Amino acid sequence: MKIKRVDLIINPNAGNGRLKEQLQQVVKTLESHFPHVSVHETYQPGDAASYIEDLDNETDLIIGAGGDGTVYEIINALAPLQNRPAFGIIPGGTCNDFSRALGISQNPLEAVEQICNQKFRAIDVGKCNHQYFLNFWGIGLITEVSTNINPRMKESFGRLSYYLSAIQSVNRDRTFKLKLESDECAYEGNAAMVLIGNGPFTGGIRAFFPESNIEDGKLEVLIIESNRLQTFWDMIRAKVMQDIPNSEDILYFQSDHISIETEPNQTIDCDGERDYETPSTISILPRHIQMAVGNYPPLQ
Ligand SMILES: Nc1ncnc2c1ncn2[C@@H]1O[C@H](COP(=O)(O)OP(=O)(O)OP(=O)(O)O)[C@@H](O)[C@H]1O
Repeated sequence: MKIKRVDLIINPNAGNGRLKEQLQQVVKTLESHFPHVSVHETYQPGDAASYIEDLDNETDLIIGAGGDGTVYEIINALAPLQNRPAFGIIPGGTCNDFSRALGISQNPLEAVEQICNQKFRAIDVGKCNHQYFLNFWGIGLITEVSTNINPRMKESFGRLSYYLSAIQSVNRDRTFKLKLESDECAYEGNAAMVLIGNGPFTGGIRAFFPESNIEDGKLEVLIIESNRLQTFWDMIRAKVMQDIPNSEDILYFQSDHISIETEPNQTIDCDGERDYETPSTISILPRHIQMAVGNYPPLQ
């Protein structure tokens, strides 16, 4: 792949403005490797998608500098395109989950150097109805976790705030009726959470799908039937022992096509964004986009 034109889309507010301080150095590094570099700052949600539309396929590489919200907006603008430019991430938010999956450094200046090395891999992209995701799709407990985090909590505790919020949310009896169908598994009954993963990181750590492979054309599916604290300890123990959770409340399998109905309809959390509700059909687009990788695959 010959990269001539690079477009950097930066959310200057991501990570409380930390990224903006490094912008000059980032651009300098890019300009020393690529002949044409343009910078687009976002001012509000939706700007990243508009910039990509305006580029009209006239670019070879889009670099998204920001948090998981910026990455989500960019993948949703790129994935439907016929001729997709490559995509690189400079992490600038709290968790930066997919950049971790790509082995990209959490230091923006190191990340830009890695992108300049031009090591690309064709990466799977998840699709749910008309939405795309790189990292995960979830309903139930996971949406409560992200709803309960307020900006002050995030500022004080960073990544840990996700897990503090999770602990607050378990043991509340909030299950729903779930009908899930796939070639590999069918399930009808109560559930507290369904999590469908592409990337191995959630909330900055390898929490639910530690072994997930982003090039295998498969999604990892996890159904948790009850909100019991014991179930979550079982999961954590399984992670430590590096095996599949062995609990009567947990169902785990891989699939490339899953359909989900719930009663009542559930808010969907897609890579941290909560814009839609079930029912949903979720699938994987194998090796759909070229992405810049660093130390890939990332170490355990
Ligand atoms: N200049 C801006 N001001 C306010 N919001 C913006 C701006 N640019 C983009 N946004 C929107 O802000 C949302 C959050 O941004 P992003 O995830 O990049 O940063 P963050 O919130 O610091 O990261 P994290 O969620 O990982 O903590 C995104 O949906 C994005 O579209």
